[in-house]
Amino acid sequence: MTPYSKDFPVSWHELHRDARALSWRLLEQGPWKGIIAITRGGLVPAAILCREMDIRLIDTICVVSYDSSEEGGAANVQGDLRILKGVEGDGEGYILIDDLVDTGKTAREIRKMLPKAHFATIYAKPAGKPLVDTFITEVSQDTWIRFPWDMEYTFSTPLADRQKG
Ligand SMILES: O=P(O)(O)OC[C@H]1O[C@H](OP(=O)(O)OP(=O)(O)O)[C@H](O)[C@@H]1O
Ligand SMILES: O=c1[nH]c(=O)c2nc[nH]c2[nH]1
Ligand SMILES: [Mg+2]
Repeated sequence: MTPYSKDFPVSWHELHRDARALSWRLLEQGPWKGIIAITRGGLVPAAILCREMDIRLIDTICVVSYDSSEEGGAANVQGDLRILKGVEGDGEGYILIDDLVDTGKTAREIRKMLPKAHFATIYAKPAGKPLVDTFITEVSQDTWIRFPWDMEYTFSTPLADRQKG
């Protein structure tokens, strides 16, 4: 059973608008030394932020959600995350960007690694919201956000026909 009963599709246009709104909010709180994107979801927001905020120093923290049933994979595991590439230092003066916080699992582990970074996301759900310093849009915990890079144009069944099924 999935805990998600609602869909929240986001177009490229909406994502661009929301990422620009986040840039405005973050500009007011600068100056910043650079941006650290949490892969992979943080990469597109990071590209928009660095353009709007005239930031040239972009780094990545590369993570994969860790399945503890995976064989032989104990190296570089922090909580539920496998760290493929970290970042030196405590994050002071840096924006740490991800596309969203949901349960807060990813944010919690990365905040331990970079406790002084300013954690920003475009979208936040209630469980993850307390871990974020700046975000733009809140959606309910039972909503699944659909990002434009995960979607393609396809035929949409008319609502009346869906009811027949
Ligand atoms: O708050 P949480 O419950 O941890 O969920 C949020 C994380 O989940 C998604 O990443 P995902 O692990 O799906 O990987 P991806 O960014 O590589 O697509 C999203 O980009 C966040 O990083
Ligand atoms: O595309 C996504 N949408 C979501 O709502 C979500 N929550 C965790 N990970 C997610 N990925
Ligand atoms: Mg992610």
